[in-house]
Amino acid sequence: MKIAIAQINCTVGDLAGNAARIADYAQRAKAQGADLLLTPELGLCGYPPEDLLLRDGFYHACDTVLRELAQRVQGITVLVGHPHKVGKSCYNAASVLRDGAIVSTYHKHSLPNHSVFDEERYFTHGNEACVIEMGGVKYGIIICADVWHEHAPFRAREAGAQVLLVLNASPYHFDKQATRYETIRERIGEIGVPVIYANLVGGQDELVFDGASFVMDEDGELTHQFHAFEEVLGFVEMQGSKPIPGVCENVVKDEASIYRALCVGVRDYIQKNRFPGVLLGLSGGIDSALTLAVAVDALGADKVLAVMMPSPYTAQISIDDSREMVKLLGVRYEELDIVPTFDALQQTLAPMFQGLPADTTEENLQARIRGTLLMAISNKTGSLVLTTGNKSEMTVGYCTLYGDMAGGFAVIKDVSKTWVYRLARWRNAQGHVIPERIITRPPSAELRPDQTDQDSLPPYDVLDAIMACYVEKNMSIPQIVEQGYAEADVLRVVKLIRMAEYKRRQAPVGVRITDRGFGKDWRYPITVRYRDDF
Ligand SMILES: Nc1ncnc2c1ncn2[C@@H]1O[C@H](COP(=O)(O)OP(=O)(O)OC[C@H]2O[C@@H]([n+]3cccc(C(=O)O)c3)[C@H](O)[C@@H]2O)[C@@H](O)[C@H]1O
Ligand SMILES: Nc1ncnc2c1ncn2[C@@H]1O[C@H](COP(=O)(O)OP(=O)(O)OP(=O)(O)O)[C@@H](O)[C@H]1O
Ligand SMILES: NC(=O)CC[C@H](N)C(=O)O
Repeated sequence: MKIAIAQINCTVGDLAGNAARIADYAQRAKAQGADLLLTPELGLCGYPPEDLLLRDGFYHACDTVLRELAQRVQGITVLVGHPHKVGKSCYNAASVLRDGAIVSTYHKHSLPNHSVFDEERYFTHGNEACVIEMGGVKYGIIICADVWHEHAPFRAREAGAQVLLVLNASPYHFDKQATRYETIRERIGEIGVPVIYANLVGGQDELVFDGASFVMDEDGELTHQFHAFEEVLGFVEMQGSKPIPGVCENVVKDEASIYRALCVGVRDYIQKNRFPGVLLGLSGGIDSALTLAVAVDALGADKVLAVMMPSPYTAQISIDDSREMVKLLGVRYEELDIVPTFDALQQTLAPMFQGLPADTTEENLQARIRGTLLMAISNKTGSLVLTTGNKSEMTVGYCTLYGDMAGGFAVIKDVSKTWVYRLARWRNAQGHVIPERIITRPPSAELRPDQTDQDSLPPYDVLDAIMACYVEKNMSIPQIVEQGYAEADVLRVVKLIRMAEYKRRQAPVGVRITDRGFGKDWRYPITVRYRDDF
């Protein structure tokens, strides 16, 4: 018995395209002698389809495409994930396709409804096991969160399963694979059967699915590990109910995994939404430099335009370093002087602002001129503007609405400043693309003379640590102070977090790489009287 895993990149709503991809993998798996093909959770419609699942027409379309796909499946058994409506109940389902027919259908038991998941909003819980027999061995079929809880695996075991086949759409966040190993080992410890785990790969709005499908035997030992962040057709030879150890690739970790996630997130957002290319403002600072490197690695230099827009406060080294970086990467580059526009706007406003001191108003004007120019180029060329704000800035609101926040996709919005530096250094170690001075000079918004970020913010190592405690670990203020941070710093950061909610709500979507990003899994009210920072 040979089992194939289709670790495929599905596109939400592309029912015909996803079905064609599954049929192609089934054909290739059959040609290489596989008896069964395991595909990802909701692979037919892509994951997560969100409120498409509230539309009857969507279920009908999925049913039609599933039946057509079943007819194309001959000489191999294929497990396909799809939404399934029975009467008034909607299920997250997996069907067994064989010899032109749908021979059985499983309904997911455990519906995740935390962090980025909303499955209770759409689906009814299944309660039955689904076991198929092949080559004298009974295979239990379950779906993703099912294997994170006891119920469904126990039901499958009770129904005679000797091996679990798991269809997954498990999104990436930093170190997620270690958590998956731990969770699945715990399940195997309870039920004592091998687990064959097939995961989705690719980007879908803020989510990136890393693939990294794997197999563990009945003792929880890894027998197969497939690559992360790329499509894979993997094979697992079985001897009875035991997987025979096979391919064990290294899964990328640490900086490499975050960098790959950012690249896949950008690539799939741009390609799946059919943009011809991207552009961004290149300032000579670290954030736009890292964003540019990711964009080029994700899309190729020919798809990327960098625009330097000097103001009266732009240092010559910022221009020199930008010129050097675009040469290193071979991307198209323009310089647009914003001084005349800045002067013109200030002149227009002068009668109203007479006698008032210069403040953030003038700083924001510069950011907004740049945003306006980038959006104009986007409109004219059809390319999408990448914004360059990092998570530390998104945390405290250190960014300008309709200024540097103007754009379509926020590449590093879940990457703290500390990690921006780590990723920049890591990328340069793979091949020098970011001029060293961009990494070593103190960060500055260059919106007034001699400005540095530390004029208005606590040092980034302190800010990032407090942010991680409060945002990512949900810790209270006393708990954070206990970790050794000054109470004044903690109170200041928490207040800034609360006050920046309205900005985050207007920020573009961007890649989630932590287990709590500022997207689907951060839902705070903007209008709020509750305070924990006093
Ligand atoms: N609750 C709420 N709901 C809706 N809107 C709300 C609001 N509270 C304020 N506002 C409005 O928001 C506006 C203020 O926000 P905004 O105009 O963005 O400006 P603001 O936050 O006042 O200033 C931007 C800050 O970001 C810094 N910055 C800017 C650009 C780049 C960088 C960098 O280094 O990357 C840093 C800059 O130095 C300054 O400290 C006002 O119009 C105000 O009325
Ligand atoms: N002179 C400039 N030319 C082009 N774009 C700029 C310029 N200055 C700022 N920007 C754009 O606005 C964003 C915000 O930059 P700013 O310099 O204010 O702060 P930052 O967060 O330190 O970013 P960076 O590290 O990229 O400089 C930049 O990443 C860049 O996209
Ligand atoms: N799609 C799901 O059911 C995901 C569940 C699980 N918590 C995971 O991230 O892998």
